[in-house]
Amino acid sequence: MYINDNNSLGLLVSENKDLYRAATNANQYVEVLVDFPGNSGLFTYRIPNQLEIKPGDILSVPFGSQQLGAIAIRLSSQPNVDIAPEKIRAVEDVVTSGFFASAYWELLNRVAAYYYTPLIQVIRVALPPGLLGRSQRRVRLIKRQKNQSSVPFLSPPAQQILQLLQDQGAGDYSFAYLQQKVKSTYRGLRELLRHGLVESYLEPPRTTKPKLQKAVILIDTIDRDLTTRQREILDVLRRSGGELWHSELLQICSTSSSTLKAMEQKGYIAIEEREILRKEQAQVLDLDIPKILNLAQSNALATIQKLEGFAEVLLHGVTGSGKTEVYLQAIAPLLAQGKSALVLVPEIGLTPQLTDRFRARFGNNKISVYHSALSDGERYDTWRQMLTGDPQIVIGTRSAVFAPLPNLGLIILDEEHDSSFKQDSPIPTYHARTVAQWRAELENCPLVLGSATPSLDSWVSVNSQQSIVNSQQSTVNSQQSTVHSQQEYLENSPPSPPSPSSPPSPSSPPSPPSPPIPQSPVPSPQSLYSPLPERINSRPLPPVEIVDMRQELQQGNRSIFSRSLQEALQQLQQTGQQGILFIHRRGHSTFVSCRSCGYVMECPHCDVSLAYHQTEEGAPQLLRCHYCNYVAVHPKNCPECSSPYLKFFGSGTQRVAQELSRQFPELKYIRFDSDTTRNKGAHRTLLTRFANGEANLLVGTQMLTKGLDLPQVTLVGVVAADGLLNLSDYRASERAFQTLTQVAGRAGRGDDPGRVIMQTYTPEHPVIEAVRYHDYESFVQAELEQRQVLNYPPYGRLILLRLSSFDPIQVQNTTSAIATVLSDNPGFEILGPAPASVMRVANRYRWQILLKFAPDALPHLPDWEEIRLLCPDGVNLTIDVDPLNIM
Ligand SMILES: Nc1ncnc2c1ncn2[C@@H]1O[C@H](COP(=O)(O)OP(=O)(O)OP(=O)(O)O)[C@@H](O)[C@H]1O
Ligand SMILES: [Zn+2]
Ligand SMILES: [Zn+2]
Repeated sequence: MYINDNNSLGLLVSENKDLYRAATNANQYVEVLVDFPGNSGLFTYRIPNQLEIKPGDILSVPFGSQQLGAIAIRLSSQPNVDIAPEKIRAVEDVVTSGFFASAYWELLNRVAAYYYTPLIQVIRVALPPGLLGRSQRRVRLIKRQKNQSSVPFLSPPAQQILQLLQDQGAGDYSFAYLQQKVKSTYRGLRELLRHGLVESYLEPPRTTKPKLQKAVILIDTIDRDLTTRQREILDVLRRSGGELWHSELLQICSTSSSTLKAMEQKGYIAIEEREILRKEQAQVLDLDIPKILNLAQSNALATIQKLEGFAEVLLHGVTGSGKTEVYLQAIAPLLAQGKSALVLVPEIGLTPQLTDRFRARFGNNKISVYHSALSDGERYDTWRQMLTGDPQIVIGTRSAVFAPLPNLGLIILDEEHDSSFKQDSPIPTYHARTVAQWRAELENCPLVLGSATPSLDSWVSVNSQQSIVNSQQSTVNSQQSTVHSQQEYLENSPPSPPSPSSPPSPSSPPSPPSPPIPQSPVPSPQSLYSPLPERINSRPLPPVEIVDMRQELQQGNRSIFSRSLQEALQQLQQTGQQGILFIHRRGHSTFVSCRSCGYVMECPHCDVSLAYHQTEEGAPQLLRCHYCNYVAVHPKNCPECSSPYLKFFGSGTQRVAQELSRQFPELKYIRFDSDTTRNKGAHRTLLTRFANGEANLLVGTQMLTKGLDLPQVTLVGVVAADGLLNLSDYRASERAFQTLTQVAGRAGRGDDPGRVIMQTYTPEHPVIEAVRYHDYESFVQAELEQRQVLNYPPYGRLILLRLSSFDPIQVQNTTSAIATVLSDNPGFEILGPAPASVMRVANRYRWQILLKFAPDALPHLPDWEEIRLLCPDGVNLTIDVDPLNIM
């Protein structure tokens, strides 16, 4: 995708003809995706003689009574529809040519095929919101040509258009307007385009208008008729590199707009509206210089830098081992080579700290942050900043895997084990790691997966290529792993997904393309293992003390804090040190029930209990549904028996916070959870306050576990590890191990040693044991054995069909019907149909079917379009490929 629009208003696309197979004359038809809500199918259009169309072009096509944006998918010599060729409508025009670079286009196609998602839905994830949908085609004068002396001979329509544009101040009209005013607009426009007098572009979505500012550009320095004053101004402009903001120049030269205007009229300067890109504003940080790497870090860096082209490196570094420093140093030389890097992180919560580190190293203007919490305008501008092709670093959450960076030199997935890289809904239900693997392959660049607790998938993926590497002795050996040649890889790599078939016509109802059988998600590239087995400065990992809460109770301690944790908290207060208190999940199990009759307050729309919420003492007591966000005021009396003993149970963040206030009134704490970090910038503010020592304790949920680097934290407390252990899902242990290890890893990262106190009712649980001894490998080995026996990922593959409907009977019947049809297909195991663990959410009843099969022996999967046909209107079917969240 190469867009050179540094100083233009919209998306102006330079043609890059080599990217696509040139259209041959035999191809008289094109199948297109139309950006129109609810239309995900392909439509066939005729290609008028004068147009040359290539896949990936953005077109404008007639659709009903409208003109819509569309994307050319593929060309054909035969109309793929059952209607008379003369009835097939013609493409109106090519709006932008070569919009998608071929590797990028292929990536989108692969995602669509693998996740059984219509291509247009994938395109919607990749493009900033509403780019196509609300875009409008416009035409404008090319400014520099304004004063051109030799105007070529033009036909009357071309002259008329030119005249209209020249008469209008900005020289810019919508195509629709020109069409109303001038006959044979197409012909005239094409002529003007050919002579380079005008350009055609897509107007940005209305909500995301570029922000403009006037700039002054030096055109001519040869003094013809300048006054002394004007001469001075010209000199200032020249010394500033020939360009300054209008306001700056006025200020520097203490001059007036009219002076500049006069100079513009004499042809010495041009005054233009320039776009200023809206980017997340960041404070200026002190520049940070590269640290001297320790041996393991140097080895890791060498491993990455030795790579040429596509390869995968698993950077397995214990918490606090300095992975980020390796990323920074791996990226630095790339920027110098004019390449860009993509850094994917799980959640916004940890981005401020990470982006600060990158900004401090590389400077603000090299870094863009891209995530869904940006405003549409910021998202749009950041996206365009990427398209400039300037070497840069994009840091973002999962959807940033589609960041349209040309010339990508490296992709990094930090905390690669984190399940927020997977999208559960809406479709495509992609995993950013899988997409990153494809992207690295297609762009031929390395992919670094970093984690202290690698996902079993990544672990198995590197180890399947080399004998299990023993992290104790492999610091140096790791680079000698099996190296597969690029050629060998290419021969083994899955064929690229063919373009979609089953084309509907503009008149017939479209059906989404039926993709081929998916290939195994993980290609087998050159996979390398690079361990960082020690913390920086050989600091020890913190000792983990396990407290058996059953014994606490037996010995008369009814507090949610064990005596050990109470002492430690007391100590914090005395020594002024800092700690983190981890609670599993916001408001988890803080249900409200009647102590007289046992009645439980439930959400009227979902089959879950309501959670108790009170933001501060004295604030209204609310009950909230965590599924649909239903809110009710806490009733005084039980709705069932009118008893006044309607109280909440459990240990959510609030409960813990209130208990802290009660037991340790002096202890200052900051709550860090999704209730307190809802506002933009809240993460940063709270963390800064904590880092500045405004509180002793940071109390929060999952958000705390990810990549926080606070050297002054010496204590980590886990209030109840059990909530994590007892989830009914095959990945529960893996997730629990990862979360607990990560949270423990926040302690003792600075000069003072750390300690971890983990409270649980099941101290004998193997996960607790593994966390206690920081023993990743034994845990993984035991866990993998179980997965293998049961044929769960990473050994088997899963596809989850999620069905939902307002009608409980209909969805259940549909699910059974689908299961029956599926059972005719040999080669996979069917689990279910079963109701989802929370059966009703926002009044929709949810059922599911899980398909399990061996990845090496791909079964003949059903034709999903036929399966979809089994769903009556009110039943929604989502196909979740490689689901992580099965409950
Ligand atoms: N070579 C080095 N010399 C000195 N300090 C270093 C070096 N490398 C990293 N550090 C510092 O060590 C600390 C921990 O590093 P970092 O946060 O990168 O670890 P990490 O492996 O990403 O940890 P986690 O996985 O727990 O988030 C940081 O404060 C970092 O600045
Ligand atoms: Zn009651
Ligand atoms: Zn609800």
